[in-house]
Amino acid sequence: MINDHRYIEIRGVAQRFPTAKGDYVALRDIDLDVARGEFVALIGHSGCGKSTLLNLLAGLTLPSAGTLIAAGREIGGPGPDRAMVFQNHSLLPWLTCEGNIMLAVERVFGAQEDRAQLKARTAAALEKVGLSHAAQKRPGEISGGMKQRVGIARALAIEPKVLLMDEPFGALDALTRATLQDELLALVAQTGATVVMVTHDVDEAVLLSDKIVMMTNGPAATIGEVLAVDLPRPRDRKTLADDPRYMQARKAVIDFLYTRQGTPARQAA
Ligand SMILES: Nc1ncnc2c1ncn2[C@@H]1O[C@H](COP(=O)(O)OP(=O)(O)OP(=O)(O)O)[C@@H](O)[C@H]1O
Repeated sequence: MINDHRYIEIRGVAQRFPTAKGDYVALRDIDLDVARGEFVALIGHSGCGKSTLLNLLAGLTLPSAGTLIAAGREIGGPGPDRAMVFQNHSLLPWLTCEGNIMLAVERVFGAQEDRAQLKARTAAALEKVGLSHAAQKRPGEISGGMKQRVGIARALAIEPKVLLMDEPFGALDALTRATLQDELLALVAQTGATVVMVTHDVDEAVLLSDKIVMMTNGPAATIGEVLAVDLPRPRDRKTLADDPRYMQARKAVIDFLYTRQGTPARQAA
């Protein structure tokens, strides 16, 4: 049965990787619930295991211990109920924007829909991210921001229950990044998607999230604290900049990251 309050349920998850020097414990004792329609940011210092946790949710890897459940089913591998957006867009360079999205759409809906329906889904996804005009262009012919938009369109086109994003805007300049954050806010409001997003950016986490999951430093990283971001939606970055609740949330994350966790380098010293 699907529980909306525990749409994603992570229980007692640990992840170890075999290395030449023995097992490396990347994650331990991860317990987390994500409600349906919730936007969760994972934040923490480099190497603390954010991508490792996202890969577990994507089903790209399986945990060494514990269980992960999404929409009532244990995650045992990748599936169309969960779509991933990567930092480096991961588009196929020889296909057009339309072709890249169509490939994913065909894989998920190809068995039950005809070509016209698949094309209509692809066109709708491109339109959602404002890229109808670039449908016939190849990734090498468009900007970094546009490539990330295509990646987001491709993920949304398969109508996933859960959208997983691994630093989707990390490689973009500040202005493009802000534009894409605003677009993502609007898309998430429109689709009611459940999102788990890895980010290094405190402002991005506060602007977008309902909940910020702050991770301790590795090795054997775990969840240090979960901050509920109590800001009304729709959110507008200009108004929020002066909102004391925004400042407070921002300060809480910065305190966690830089005072309580320090930097990994400083801890090691
Ligand atoms: N396949 C693997 N084999 C061995 N160690 C691994 C493997 N994958 C990840 N690790 C280690 O696990 C730890 C967590 O890695 P992960 O990529 O999840 O961190 P992260 O928080 O996403 O880092 P960043 O913010 O720099 O992207 C790191 O120390 C990394 O070296």
